[in-house]
Amino acid sequence: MEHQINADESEPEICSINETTQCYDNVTADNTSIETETLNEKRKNYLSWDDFFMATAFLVAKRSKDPVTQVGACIVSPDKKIVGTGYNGMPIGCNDDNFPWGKNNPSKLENKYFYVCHAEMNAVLNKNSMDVRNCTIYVALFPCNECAKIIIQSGIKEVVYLSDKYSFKPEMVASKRMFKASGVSFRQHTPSKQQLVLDFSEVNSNMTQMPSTPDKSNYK
Ligand SMILES: Nc1ccn([C@H]2C[C@H](O)[C@@H](COP(=O)(O)O)O2)c(=O)n1
Repeated sequence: MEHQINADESEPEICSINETTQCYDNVTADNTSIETETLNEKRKNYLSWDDFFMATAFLVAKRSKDPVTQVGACIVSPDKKIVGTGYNGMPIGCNDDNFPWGKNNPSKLENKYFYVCHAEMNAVLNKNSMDVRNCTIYVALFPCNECAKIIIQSGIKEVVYLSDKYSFKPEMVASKRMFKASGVSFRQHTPSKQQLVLDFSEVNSNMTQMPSTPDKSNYK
C-alpha cells in the first residue's frame, strides 16, 4: 500500500531553511538596486499594476515593424486581467514587405498612414473576451481621433497613456473632445523607473544562495 508522507513528516534537515537568518541578494531586473530580503517576507520591489501594464504595452510594441514609431497597447479588465494587446502594423493580408513604411512620399498612397492599423485598434480587435466594456487601455501615445472612436464604441472606460507629444494636432484635440463627451476618462502615467531591463539569464541566478533543492528520493 502506498504510504503518504504529510508535510509535517518530511525530512526537516533537508527541507527546512533557517528562515530568520537565510537571505539572498535580489538584483532587480533593471540592475539599479540590490536589496536583501529574507525568504519569508514578501518582495517589496515588485511592479505596480500601472507599471506592469504599461511595460506590457511597451513589450508588445517590440513586434511593430514601423521603422520610426513602434506603439503597443494593452487592454485590462476591471479585475486586472489582460484581455487584449496590439501594436501598429499592416492589416492581415497586406504584406508588410510590399506596403510602404515611409511617410515623406509626395503621394499619400505611397506613405504608411493610409494602411497602418494603430495599436489601439488592433488591441480592441484582438480581444480575447466577449467584450472590453469598462476596461482600461494602456498605450504609449495618446490615441488619435480614429482610435478614440473605436475605444468609445467598444465600451472602454479609461485611457492611460505615457506621452501626449502630439497634443497640438487636431486629431488629439478631437479625441479629447470625444472622450470628455462620452465619459471616457484619461490620465497620464509616470513610470516609477525610466528603464526596465528583461534579463533572461536571471532565471539561473542566485543559485548559490537559494535553499538547496529537497532530495525527492526521500519521498515515496
Ligand atoms: N496612438 C497611436 C499613435 C500612432 N500610432 C502609429 C501609427 C504609425 O504607425 C506610427 C506613427 O508614425 P510616425 O508619424 O511617428 O512616423 O504609430 C499608433 O499605433 N497609435
